[in-house]
Amino acid sequence: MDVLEMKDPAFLKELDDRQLRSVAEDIREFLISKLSVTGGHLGPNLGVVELTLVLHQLYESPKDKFLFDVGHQAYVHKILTGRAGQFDTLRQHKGLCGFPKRSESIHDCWETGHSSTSLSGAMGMTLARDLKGSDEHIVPIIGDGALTGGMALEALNHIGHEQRDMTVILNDNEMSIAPNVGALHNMLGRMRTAGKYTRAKEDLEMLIKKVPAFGGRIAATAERLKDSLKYMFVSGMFFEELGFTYLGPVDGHDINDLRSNIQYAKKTKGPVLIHVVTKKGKGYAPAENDAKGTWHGLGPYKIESGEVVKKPGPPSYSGVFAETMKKIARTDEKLVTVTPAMPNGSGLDKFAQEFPERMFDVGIAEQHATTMSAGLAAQGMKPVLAIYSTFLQRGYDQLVHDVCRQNLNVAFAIDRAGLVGADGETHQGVFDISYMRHLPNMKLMAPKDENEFQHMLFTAVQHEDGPVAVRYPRGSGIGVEMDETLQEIPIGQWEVLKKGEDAAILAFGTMVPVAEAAAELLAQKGIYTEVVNARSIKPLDHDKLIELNKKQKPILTMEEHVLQGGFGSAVLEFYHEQGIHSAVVERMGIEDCYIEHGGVPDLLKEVGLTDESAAARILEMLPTKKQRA
Ligand SMILES: Cc1ncc(C[n+]2csc(CCOP(=O)(O)OP(=O)(O)O)c2C)c(N)n1
Ligand SMILES: CC(=O)[C@@H](O)[C@H](O)COP(=O)(O)O
Ligand SMILES: [Mg+2]
Repeated sequence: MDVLEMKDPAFLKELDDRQLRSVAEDIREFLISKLSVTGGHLGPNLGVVELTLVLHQLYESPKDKFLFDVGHQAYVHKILTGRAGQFDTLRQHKGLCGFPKRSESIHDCWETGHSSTSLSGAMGMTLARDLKGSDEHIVPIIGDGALTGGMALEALNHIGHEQRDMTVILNDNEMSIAPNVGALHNMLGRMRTAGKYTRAKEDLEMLIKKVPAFGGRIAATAERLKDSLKYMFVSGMFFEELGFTYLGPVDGHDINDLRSNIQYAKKTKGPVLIHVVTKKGKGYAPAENDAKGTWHGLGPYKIESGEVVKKPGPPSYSGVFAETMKKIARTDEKLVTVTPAMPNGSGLDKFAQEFPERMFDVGIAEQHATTMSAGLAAQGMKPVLAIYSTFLQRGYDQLVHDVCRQNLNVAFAIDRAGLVGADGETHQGVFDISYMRHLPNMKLMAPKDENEFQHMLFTAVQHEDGPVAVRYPRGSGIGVEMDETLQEIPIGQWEVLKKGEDAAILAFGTMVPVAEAAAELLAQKGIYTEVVNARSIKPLDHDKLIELNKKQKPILTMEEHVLQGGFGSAVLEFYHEQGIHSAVVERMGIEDCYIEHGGVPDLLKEVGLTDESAAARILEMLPTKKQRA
């Protein structure tokens, strides 16, 4: 069937299993072909083709609500709901979003991107349904990785308590991005191999019904026998103990098995959890045999060979991070690294090749990762928490309460800081300056390039007076010579890259090359602009700010971050606190809005963080006579 014809999922109700299997094949072929050009989350989506088909066949979306946890596995759902024709624009500027998007379709009832939110959202929708007296089904679909997120466990606890009708689909493919980790993962492994519990429970219930209850004694014994059966068949009936009816393990690629269990769940009162076992990357050998997690989310690839198209160029920041950690660890046995489920993306998988005993992947558990790092520091270790800017938002209270307040020596390697591009709104790392710089004891820096980055990391690890955060972008450096020996950078001291009498640009991190290019444009007009690598946001370089003001230079700050509470705000606050009201300061950054998906250059242009716009801003700030010169 031509996937482009799939406008409304209702068509699935007319299909028999053979036809459904044929549709599944067509969808797999479409995904493999389209994503070989656009890139995207191929592995997760190939794993949920049959599951998504049967869900849409048995439920009535959009009346019934599907909440896809993380949402990176919602491409099949998008195909079935009329968006196959947009896949050439997947994750591109103004194109199809890689996650559920309410503005895209009435079938997208819940937006995700960050992990482990589906169960809480579903509980809210369930309470609303019951309070309104409506009768829609609420169906969160959560992966085994997302289940390790603390929020998911908070929600399970409440859902089990409320005992309201809800069907949770646990999509267990044994993988997070990398192989999944943790005791929950091990428990699911035991459940996967324990065989069918559902039928044994039904057979026993049938038997109990047949046996005449002599005063209820036999029935009570049989009831206890049924309960002990659970433990015999399935180790640690975690979900049943939480008040769920547990169904599974179900073969997530067997349409019949899926259908019979989902139909059973629809008839069952109270919360049901269907443990669906799938294979990530199903139907495409390179993705199916992907032990590392390469095919979780990737760029373009060659279909025949499975070769991922790599762009040559400077080392990635994550790569420099890994190499620097190894360099330090070789002479500092106190260095230990932590990642919340992002070993590949952070580069710590490479660190672990040399120091397996000093890399801890805690699963999707940013709060735990942050406070555990505090615990490590409290006992004299030097923890480096590698965490994406957007995901550290999950650990804000732990940052305040456990790290900063106790002034513990935790180094935060804040990766994907700034615009990340294809992952869009939920992943842009554009709030971390605002949520960190106001915390007492916090220090915050960003490098102008990959060489300064390695020195900054070294500085953060060497620092012995509280937490230090180094924020750096997704992707590659700018291609500079890398020093052999690591050296400390004076925290709070900026670096003048270019002198100029007419104005000054204070650039932070990735904005430094943009500021230098703007200064070049202005020089062509006879305007000479000082360019400062404002590499430390907290503390600011107070002497430099005082000096700039004495020279009465108009100052433009530039940051790949929201303006509210960002670097520019810090400069304004400084002058105000010093009683200096003569400073002419303008700020360039991201306005008060969320930035959607797209290529970073397109997004930078959209938010006006370019050399031309910086040059234009400086021109506007100059006294008129200078402008006319
Ligand atoms: C709070 C948060 N931390 C980390 C991530 C990065 N991340 C995206 S998908 C994923 C793994 C999800 O595993 P699972 O839920 O099992 O889904 P699968 O890809 O296996 O289908 C992770 C860690 C995220 N999206 N949100
Ligand atoms: C869906 C999700 O959150 C992750 O897969 C994320 O997309 C990884 O981001 P990077 O590709 O920047 O590592
Ligand atoms: Mg998984």
